[in-house]
Amino acid sequence: LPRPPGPNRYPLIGSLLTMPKDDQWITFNAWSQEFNCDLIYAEVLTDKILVVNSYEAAHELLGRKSSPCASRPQFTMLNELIGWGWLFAFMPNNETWRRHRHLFERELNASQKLLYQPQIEKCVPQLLLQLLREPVEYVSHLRHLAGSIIMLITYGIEVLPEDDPYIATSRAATESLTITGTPGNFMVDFLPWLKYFPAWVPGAGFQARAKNWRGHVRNMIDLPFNNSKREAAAPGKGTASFTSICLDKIKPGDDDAQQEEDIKLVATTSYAGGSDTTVSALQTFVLAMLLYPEVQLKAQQELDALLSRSRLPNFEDRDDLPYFNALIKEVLRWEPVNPLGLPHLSTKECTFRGFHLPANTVVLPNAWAMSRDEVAYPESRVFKPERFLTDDGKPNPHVQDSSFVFGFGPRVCPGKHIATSTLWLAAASILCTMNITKVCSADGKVIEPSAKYYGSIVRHPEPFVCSIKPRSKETEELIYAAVQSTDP
Ligand code: HEM
Repeated sequence: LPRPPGPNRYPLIGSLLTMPKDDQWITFNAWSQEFNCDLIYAEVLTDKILVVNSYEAAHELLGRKSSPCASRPQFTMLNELIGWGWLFAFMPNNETWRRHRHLFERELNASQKLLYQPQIEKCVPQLLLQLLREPVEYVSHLRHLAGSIIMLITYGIEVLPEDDPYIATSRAATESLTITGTPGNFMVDFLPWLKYFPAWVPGAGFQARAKNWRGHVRNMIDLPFNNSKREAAAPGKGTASFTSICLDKIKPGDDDAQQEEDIKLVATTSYAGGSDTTVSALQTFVLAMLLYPEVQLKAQQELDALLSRSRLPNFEDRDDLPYFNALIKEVLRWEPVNPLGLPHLSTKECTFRGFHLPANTVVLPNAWAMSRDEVAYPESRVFKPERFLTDDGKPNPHVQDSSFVFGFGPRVCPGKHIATSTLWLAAASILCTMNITKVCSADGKVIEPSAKYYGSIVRHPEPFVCSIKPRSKETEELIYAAVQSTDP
C-alpha cells in the first residue's frame, strides 16, 4: 500500500528543505487541501512524520484505546539531557507511564471535583483583586492564577502573591519546554550522537544550557514535594492535596520509596502540563473579549440575569449559563493552545484508510486545521459562541465541540477538567465584575491588538494592551467581599 501524500522527498534528507520552519500547522493544512487528503506524510532525515488534519481521521486513528499510536517520540535534548523524560507526558507507552497516568486519573478525574473546584474558587478572587490594582500587568496575574491553582491542588501550598519561589523555579524549568519543544532549535535532536560531545567542544553549547535547565527541573520536582510532605506529616496541618492524599494511600510494606517517587513525579507533571496551557487559554479569552465587545456584552447580560450583580458566579451556576458555556468552548476552538497537540508515536506498522504507516512514525494531530474546518465551523476565523447553540439558545448537540484541543485516546489530556474549570470560573468572574476594552494612544487613536500568536508547542497571543476596569462601584465591592471571604 502507498504512504499518504506529502511534499517531495530526496535521498538522505527526505523533505528537509520543504518543511516549514514557522507556523507549520498552516502549511500542513494547505498541503492537505492541495493533495485533497486529510493525511500528510513526510520524511525528514531519519524521522517519519504523519500529520492528521481532520477531527474524523484523528479520532479514528488515535482515539481508540488500542490505538497503535499511543506512544511518544523521544527528543534527546528534552527527555535525556534536560531530564523531562521523567514526566509521564513525555514517556513512551510503557509500564511507568501507565502507573503514573493511573495515579493522576485516580485522584484528579472529573468526579473528584472536591479536590480542585474549591481550590479554584479560592484563587480566583485574588486574580480579580490583582486586576483591580494593577490591570496593566494582567498577563502576570493570569500566570499567577494558573500557577497558584495547580500548586494548591497538587501540593496544598498557598503561593505568595508576588515573587513566589516555587512559581519562579517552575517557570525557570518550564521555560525549557517552550524552547526545546520548537522543532529545529537543537541539532542534537536530529543527530543524537552529538549528546556525547562535552560542553567545551565548539558547537556543544547545548550541553551547558541543558545542565542549567536540569538543575531547575530537579528543584521543581523536589522542593514543593518535600515541603508538602512535611506539612502533610504534621498532625492537623496542611490542606488536602493530590500529594497528601496519595501519600496517605501508600500501603505499608509495599515499595514505599518507589511509590513516593511516583507521586513526586506525577505532581510535577501537573505543573508542567497545566500552567502555561491554561495561561494561553485565558489570554485568548481576554483577546476575544477585546475584539468582540458584542459577545462580551451578551455574556455579561446572561450573567447579570442570573446573579443580579449581587454575587460572583460559582460552579453550581454552570448549567444556567448556556451562552457563556458556548463562549468558553469558542475560546478553546478559536485559537487552539497546542496547534499540533503533543506528538504521538506509532509503535507498530499499520494500515489506515488504505495507506501504509510504518512503525516509529511521529503522528501530529493538527488541532489548528480541525479548528478551521469550514464544514464543522462555518466562518471559522470569526469568534462566534452562537455556533455551539441552537436558534433558541440551547447547547446544539449536532455541533462538534472543541474537546479535540485536549488530544485523543489513551493520551488525551487528563487535566482537561481542571483546565476548563479554571478557565470557566476565571472568565465568568472577570466578565461579572470588569469590562475589557481597547485603549487609546496619546494622540487619541484606538490601539488595535495584532491578534497574532507566537510559540509552537504552546502558543500565546503577541502582547497587547487593554483596559480592564470594574463595571461599577458595586462590582468592585463584590471583589473585596469575595477576597475577604476566601482569605479573612
Ligand atoms: C487549556 C489548557 C490545556 C490544554 C489546551 C491542554 C492540552 C493538552 C494536549 C493537547 C495534550 C496531549 C494529548 C494527546 O497527546 O493526545 C495534553 C496532555 C497532557 N496534559 Fe493537558 N492541556 C491543558 C491543561 C492541562 C492541565 C491543567 C493539566 C494538569 C493539571 C494538564 C496535564 C496534562 C498531562 C499530564 C498530559 C500528558 C498526558 C499523557 O501523555 O498521558 N493539562 N494536554
